[in-house]
Amino acid sequence: MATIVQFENVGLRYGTGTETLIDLSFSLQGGAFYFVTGASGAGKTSLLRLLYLAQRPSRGIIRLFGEDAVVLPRARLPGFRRRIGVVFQDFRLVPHLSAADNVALPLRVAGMNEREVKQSVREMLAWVGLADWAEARPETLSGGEQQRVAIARAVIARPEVLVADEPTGNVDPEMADRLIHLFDSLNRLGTTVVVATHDLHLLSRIPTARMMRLEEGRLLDPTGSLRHPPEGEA
Ligand SMILES: Nc1ncnc2c1ncn2[C@@H]1O[C@H](COP(=O)(O)OP(=O)(O)OP(=O)(O)O)[C@@H](O)[C@H]1O
Repeated sequence: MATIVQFENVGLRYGTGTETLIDLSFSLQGGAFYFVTGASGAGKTSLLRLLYLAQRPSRGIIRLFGEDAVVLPRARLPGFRRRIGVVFQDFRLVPHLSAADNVALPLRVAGMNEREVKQSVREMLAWVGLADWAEARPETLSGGEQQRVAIARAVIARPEVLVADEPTGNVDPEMADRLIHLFDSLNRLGTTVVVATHDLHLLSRIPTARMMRLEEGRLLDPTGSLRHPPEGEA
């Protein structure tokens, strides 16, 4: 597996307060599945925001897909962001667009022709089990359905990495299992998946996942495996 993300002594401070993230050094291997865990306030969301380039660190080095992401010129950010799909706890669908039009957004932004957009959206909605809900507005869908639309939107442009922040926080346990199954299927197709969660039950659903445990802004990595991937995987 290739290293696709590398953090070296990364720190993040909001305003003039103390550091929220402290000395993060780790690498993520392409094709692996990671869980980010830790108590509320430990810094999970902040870490993910650095990963999907919504936030720049206060110090340290972040390399993404082999390039220095901290000094990346603004003009190149959209190109990088397209390689990373993001899913949020609160779905963040566009309320006045149908499920199909929400899922189509990344392809339309990328300028794909309408015939291909429609075909891809149809396949994607079928994959998440919502083939019959293409024309539904988000407000008419349950939380689990909205999250499946959001997942379809996040992955329709085939990102290399999928980042999900508490994706099961607003759905019932049965739906949480279904969602994690979708992430697992994507991962098996080669997408690197990073899921932040409080839900310890989810962790057992992906036995091969690697754990990134945050405690008060520091990453616990007692075996060093996040810094130095197991032999043969570097
Ligand atoms: N934009 C911000 N400005 C100032 N402080 C912030 C900001 N975002 C987060 N923080 C602070 O940083 C710390 C870590 O927050 P973060 O949301 O990253 O943790 P978390 O582990 O995701 O928590 P939760 O599980 O409750 O979502 C908290 O003390 C929070 O108040």
